[in-house]
Amino acid sequence: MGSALRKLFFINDRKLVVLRTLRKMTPFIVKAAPYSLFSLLCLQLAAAAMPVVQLFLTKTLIEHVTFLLNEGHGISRVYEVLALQTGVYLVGKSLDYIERVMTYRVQQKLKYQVEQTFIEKVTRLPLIYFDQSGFHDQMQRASVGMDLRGFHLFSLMIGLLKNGISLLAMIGTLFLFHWTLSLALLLMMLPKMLVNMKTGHARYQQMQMQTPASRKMQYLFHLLQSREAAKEIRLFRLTDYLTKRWSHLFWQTHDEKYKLERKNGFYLMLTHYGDVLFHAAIIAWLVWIGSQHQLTIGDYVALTQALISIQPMIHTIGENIALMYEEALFIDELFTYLELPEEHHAQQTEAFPVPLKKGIRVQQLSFTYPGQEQETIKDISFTVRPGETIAIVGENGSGKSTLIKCLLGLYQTGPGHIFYDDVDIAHIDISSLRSHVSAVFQDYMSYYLTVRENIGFGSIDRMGLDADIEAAAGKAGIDDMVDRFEQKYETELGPVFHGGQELSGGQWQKIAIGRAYMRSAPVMVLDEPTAALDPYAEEEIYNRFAELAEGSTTFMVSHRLGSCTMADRILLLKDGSLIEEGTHEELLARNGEYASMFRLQAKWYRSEAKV
Ligand SMILES: Nc1ncnc2c1ncn2[C@@H]1O[C@H](COP(=O)(O)OP(=O)(O)OP(=O)(O)O)[C@@H](O)[C@H]1O
Repeated sequence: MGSALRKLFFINDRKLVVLRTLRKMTPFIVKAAPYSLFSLLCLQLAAAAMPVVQLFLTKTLIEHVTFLLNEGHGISRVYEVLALQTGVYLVGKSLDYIERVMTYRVQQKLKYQVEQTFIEKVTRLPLIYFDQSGFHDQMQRASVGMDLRGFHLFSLMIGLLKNGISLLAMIGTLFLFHWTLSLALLLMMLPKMLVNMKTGHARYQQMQMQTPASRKMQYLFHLLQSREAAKEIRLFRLTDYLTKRWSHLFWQTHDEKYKLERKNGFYLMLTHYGDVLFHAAIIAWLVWIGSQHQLTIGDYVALTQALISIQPMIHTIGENIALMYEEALFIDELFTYLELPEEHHAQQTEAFPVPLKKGIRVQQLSFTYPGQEQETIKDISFTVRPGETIAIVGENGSGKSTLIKCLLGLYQTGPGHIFYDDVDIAHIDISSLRSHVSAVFQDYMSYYLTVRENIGFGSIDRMGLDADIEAAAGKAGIDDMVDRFEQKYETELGPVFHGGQELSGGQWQKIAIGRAYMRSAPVMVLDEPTAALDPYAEEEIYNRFAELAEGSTTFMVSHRLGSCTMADRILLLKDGSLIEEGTHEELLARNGEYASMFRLQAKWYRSEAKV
């Protein structure tokens, strides 16, 4: 629509939201259920003709009955019309049934289509998004718009079409009787529509404002039921405190909603008053012209029936237009989310260089988390030869895990560069990069699925290969444990689902190590890989470290500085800067920060030895 036309009709971008979302939603709906949707449309159009046909048959029936009562014959015509009316009624009910069943199926298909797109999208978004509250708010709003709103928008539109056709036919009939009647009925629609549109917009604005509070409320609700928090909640007796916080947010948001609905309800009630008064006025007018002998009894009954059936039609049309607007505002949030820029960039076209010949070069790398003023990684430079094992150490919060995520390409860095051989990580194709790195994260995942899946996720293509799964389990030292399970690698893990086998923290960590070893990646990252392991398991992992790290360039983050002795080189971070770099012996000889941290830890082992 041209801007002059828009100005003329006072249409701003916000008001075009219905058209915009309909345009974007159409491919989803067409893809989900093209034939069913077309059939639904035809059914609705057929149903639209029903009220006018019924009106005509009622009028005919009354006239035949009047004739029969006055003249004493013509009963067969009455029965014919009655039979026809019953037939039309039965057809109408059958169409209702078919429409309900088809609607249900189309809804399911569309829900699947939208949810599938939603989850596919989330996996293509950069990891950094998940560190921003604004993204979680957007995701929450998108999920509000996700449910069945897309379908509702379309069914509202079809409903509008259906009711619009019926209404036009009715108004045409009334127009034949008196034009003022049809004009008045059209005007009746306006207040309800405006009130409903205002309500829809107010609800949407409220949802936007309340998103952070609603998310916090949901978080607390989930926390109170979660298995992970159950121990501490009981031990520290947090139930009352957390329940109070949840309850405060619940009533804060629900009181606001209540106020809004009370106000909306009041204005809607005023429009209903208007309807009732208008209806009474028209009946009074019909009675008056009836008293002037300008109406037959058939006309009178048909007109009052038309009025009775037009009222809900007008009500529904006004409501549908307003609801379409409300639904569109919510769906718009879903599309804002679906249009978020993804991880893949046009310049990321190069393949990961395998095998690494020159190694990894980190050049003046810096990284700042969104919304933070201070850099977390500050101007770091170092090089790693292919096959080297590098230990990254430093105090809590010094930036070790952040650096690891930059090296894995999970965060886009800047300024500075990371080169794999001579290829800038920023130019490496994401899937090529992902398939050549492997990691055990500090906060590794415990999947409540089978052992096979837990390990096989490390290389999904080889999940079905028993030999590979068993080899990875062997490297992680869990093969004996799995052999003791009745269902071996098909054992479900985690007690949350029926028959699930719970593991200890260390056993879960070994499973995560097994997952990392499923792929023979040229770059391997172990972020606190043995934090939960007992001394025997830790010893076993480190004893076999050379074998496990063979062929890979390995980065290992550990607070147990004893384990750094097996690294080729050590990087010491402090407040995001690289302050020391060298072999264990070199750093001890330098007598700097690393040496003092190492001696501090060694002291505890010496005093134990004295006992
Ligand atoms: N998502 C985030 N958004 C903002 N700041 C973050 C985020 N994640 C980490 N930080 C901050 O970055 C700094 C470095 O965190 P990082 O996790 O890299 O430290 P670390 O050296 O691995 O610590 P630890 O030894 O405790 O595991 C910390 O000050 C932390 O608060």
